[in-house]
Amino acid sequence: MTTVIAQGTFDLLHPGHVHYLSEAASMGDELHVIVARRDNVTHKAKPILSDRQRRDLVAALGVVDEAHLGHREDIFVPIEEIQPDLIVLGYDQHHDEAAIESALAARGIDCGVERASAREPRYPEELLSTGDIIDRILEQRDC
Ligand SMILES: Cc1cc2nc3c(=O)[nH]c(=O)nc-3n(C[C@H](O)[C@H](O)[C@H](O)COP(=O)(O)O)c2cc1C
Ligand SMILES: Nc1ncnc2c1ncn2[C@@H]1O[C@H](COP(=O)(O)OP(=O)(O)OP(=O)(O)O)[C@@H](O)[C@H]1O
Repeated sequence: MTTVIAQGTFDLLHPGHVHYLSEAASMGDELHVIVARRDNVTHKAKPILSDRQRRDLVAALGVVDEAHLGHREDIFVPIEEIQPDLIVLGYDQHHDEAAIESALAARGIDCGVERASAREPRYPEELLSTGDIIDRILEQRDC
């Protein structure tokens, strides 16, 4: 039984999210997703949807076994609880693989770290980024 963890903000779900989670699910038998808390999203604009709504939507996807809201202070607490075999980082996530590997080793967690692939648009109007969806909304509503 291989347990895999994926993580992210997942605001306004789009096909790029589905691609990442499907790929992460294909790397093991059970996929757990950690949904970042709003307060911990500091490297870009805060999510529009609440923590609970983002978690519930991710949990409703067929490839996801369990979706968890992340820990408020220490991102390694859910990992210690879930005890995954593999953490799959998104293709553009700012987290550094080597830094995560050494933090896991320091806590005695035996877990691999891999990076997922990117999904490119399949047709010109396909939007594969939450930021791009928000820009489109602002543009089309003349905000
Ligand atoms: C291994 C790992 C574990 C994480 N665990 C948590 C967590 O427990 N709580 C949380 O709020 N965010 C957690 N995050 C999310 C990050 O803190 C960050 O907010 C996240 O990468 C969201 O940005 P993104 O959607 O651009 O990837 C985790 C990220 C990684 C890589
Ligand atoms: N087009 C895509 N192809 C593959 N993975 C994606 C794609 N878009 C997002 N992801 C992955 O989904 C996870 C969550 O992404 P996130 O919530 O940051 O969405 P986003 O659309 O990239 O947001 P933003 O536009 O605000 O940067 C990340 O691991 C990210 O790499």
